[in-house]
Amino acid sequence: MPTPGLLLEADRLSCDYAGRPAVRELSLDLRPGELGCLLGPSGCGKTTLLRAIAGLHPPASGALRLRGRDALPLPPEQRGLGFVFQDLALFPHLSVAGNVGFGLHRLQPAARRERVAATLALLGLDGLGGRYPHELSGGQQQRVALARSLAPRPDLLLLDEPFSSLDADLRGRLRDELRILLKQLGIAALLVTHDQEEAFAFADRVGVMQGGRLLQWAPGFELYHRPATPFVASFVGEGRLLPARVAANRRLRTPLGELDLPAGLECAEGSRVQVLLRPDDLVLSEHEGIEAEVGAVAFRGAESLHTLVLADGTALAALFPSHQQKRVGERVRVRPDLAHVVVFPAAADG
Ligand SMILES: Nc1ncnc2c1ncn2[C@@H]1O[C@H](COP(=O)(O)OP(=O)(O)OP(=O)(O)O)[C@@H](O)[C@H]1O
Repeated sequence: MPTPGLLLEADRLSCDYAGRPAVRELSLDLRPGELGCLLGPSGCGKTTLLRAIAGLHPPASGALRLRGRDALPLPPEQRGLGFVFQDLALFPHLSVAGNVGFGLHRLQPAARRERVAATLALLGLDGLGGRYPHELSGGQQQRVALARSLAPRPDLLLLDEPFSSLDADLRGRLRDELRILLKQLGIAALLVTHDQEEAFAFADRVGVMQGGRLLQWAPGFELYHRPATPFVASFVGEGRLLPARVAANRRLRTPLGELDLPAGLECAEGSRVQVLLRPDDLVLSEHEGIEAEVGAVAFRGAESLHTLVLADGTALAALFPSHQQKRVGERVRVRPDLAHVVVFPAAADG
């Protein structure tokens, strides 16, 4: 059943290639104007899902609704979506204005010219309408591809790694500009990326996929601080899963000392669990805490990432301000300082 107010709803959508599953019973939704991002290792099914939403890959089962209506019977051009794929696919024989105006055949010539000019201006391409794609830089070509997809003013834009060919600086700038532009125009988007920083900077909600499944669909903050599974915990941000045992009075015994079991979580006394420890969950502490030896240091500018080895051989990652950077071999004392403790059942093999 459609949920009122949603722009996009995938409901237990599955896709395969000749019987080999690529997307498995995946459900997600986007509200009008909302920016979403799909993150996951190579081959987890991100592109296949995007293609299924675009109408380029028929799902094997499940439902897909756009603006509350069944979208599966509709061909791509009737789904009212814009898309930008990695390879851009600009028409080389058309000028920039020709490329941007390509999807606007329903408009009268004057309205079309006006829309092309307005869209070029939105993307900072004024004055370039007469050039051809090969006369543009990579960043400008990327802007033309975005302009072409935005010119018909779709309410949903699908983006498959659109910035991957650009250098880091340009990529960041274009991503931030696009976010502002989409928010101004009230256009929703679903972006596929490998890059967590890009996902967090761009999206209101991020989905983490593994093996065709969507493990969590939530704001970046929640993915980082309340990961739903050990895979999400280790895939998003850096972190280690520490072995721990549930002791009396809802205490957790870990290699770093005792912590409180989070409220609301029921674990039998004596059971074995894993506790998520992020590099920013450890603080230096001169007089208390546990002793560790610095195994490695990676300078990162404002902070330095330290690998710390405890007496029992447990290796941890810890982020300290770089003016407090330690030397390899130095002994330090650290204590955990966790805003909320994330606990998973112990791994089956451990
Ligand atoms: N045209 C195809 N024919 C057969 N199998 C395919 C085809 N395209 C993708 N696959 C398989 O489907 C699965 C999902 O692929 P998909 O491209 O959707 O993943 P992805 O998460 O987008 O990967 P990447 O991040 O590397 O682009 C993979 O196992 C892939 O090998």
